[in-house]
Amino acid sequence: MTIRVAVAGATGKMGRLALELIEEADDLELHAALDSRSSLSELEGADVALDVTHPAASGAIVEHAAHAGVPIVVGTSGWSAERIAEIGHLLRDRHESRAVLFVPNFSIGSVLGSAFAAFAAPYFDSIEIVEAHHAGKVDSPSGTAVRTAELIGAARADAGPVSAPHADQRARGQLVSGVPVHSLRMSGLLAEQRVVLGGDGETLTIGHSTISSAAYEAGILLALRRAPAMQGVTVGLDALLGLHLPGTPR
Ligand SMILES: NC(=O)C1=CN([C@@H]2O[C@H](COP(=O)(O)OP(=O)(O)OC[C@H]3O[C@@H](n4cnc5c(N)ncnc54)[C@H](OP(=O)(O)O)[C@@H]3O)[C@@H](O)[C@H]2O)C=CC1
Ligand SMILES: O=C(O)C1=N[C@H](C(=O)O)C[C@H](O)C1
Repeated sequence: MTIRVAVAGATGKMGRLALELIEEADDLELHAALDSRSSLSELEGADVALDVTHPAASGAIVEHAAHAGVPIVVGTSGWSAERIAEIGHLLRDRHESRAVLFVPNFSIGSVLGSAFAAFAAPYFDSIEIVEAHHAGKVDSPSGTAVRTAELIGAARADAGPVSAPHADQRARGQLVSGVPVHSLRMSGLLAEQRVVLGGDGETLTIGHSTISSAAYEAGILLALRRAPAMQGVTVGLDALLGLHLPGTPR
C-alpha cells in the first residue's frame, strides 16, 4: 500500500530531504508540499503529514492535522513538555486517536546517545548537557537536549534530582528537568551533543555528532511508515526502535 505524505516546510533543508526520500521510496508518494505561504488545508487527505517548519508555525500545523484526522510526524523543534501535553488534551477532548509523533531527533545515533545517557543517569549525581548547533538555529536549548534532560530526569525518579550547584548563575546554563543545558550556536558544524556525567573520581561522556543530514534519513522513513498505524501522542523514536528507557511508561 502506498502512503501519501504531506510535507510542511517542503522548501527548507529538512523538507527538501524528505521530498527526496519520498521520491526514492516505492511505498511513499507526495500528497502535498507546503511552504510558508500554503494553506494548511493542503494537509487534508494525506495518510501522514510531516512538519519540519519553524517553532512559531508548528503549533497551528499540528492542530490543523489533528482536527483533520491526519496523523502527523513533528520534526520541528521548540516543543516543551507542557505544549506536548496540551496536544494530548486536545486529542482526548476531540476523541481523536490519530497519531501525533514528536521526533526531537531523527538520527538513530542521537536517539541511542540520549538513551545511553538515561541508562547511565541513576549512577551519577552530576550530569550536564552541552549542545552545539549551526548559527541558523533559532531555538535553544535544542529539542534533543530538552528530550535528553527529560529522559535523565525520568530515569532518576528514585535517585533524586541531579546535583547542579550554583545553577542561579546564567553561565551555568538553563535547567531542564533539573539538568543544566549549555547551548552553543556557531559556524562550522551542524549538530552535536555531549552529556557529561560525573561521579566519584570519574566522568563519563556520551557524545554524538551529526556530520550531514544523511543522519536523519532512516529516522524520517521509519516515522513516516509507522505513524499512520499509531495512536495518540508519542515522543521520540525510542519506542519505535524497541528501546525501553528507565522511568518511562512501557
Ligand atoms: N527532528 C530532527 O531530527 C530535526 C529537526 N530539525 C528542525 O526542523 C525544523 C526545520 O529545519 P530546517 O529544514 O533546517 O529549516 P529551514 O529554515 O531550512 O526551512 C524551514 C521551512 O519551514 C517553512 N516555514 C517557515 N516559517 C513558516 C511558517 N510560519 N509557516 C509555515 N511554514 C514555515 C519554510 O518555508 P518558506 O521557504 O516559505 O520560508 C521552509 O520550508 C527546525 O525546527 C529544526 O530545528 C532540523 C533538523 C533535524
Ligand atoms: O535545528 C537543527 O538543526 C536541529 N534541530 C533538532 C533539535 O533541536 O534537537 C535536531 C537536530 O539537533 C538538528
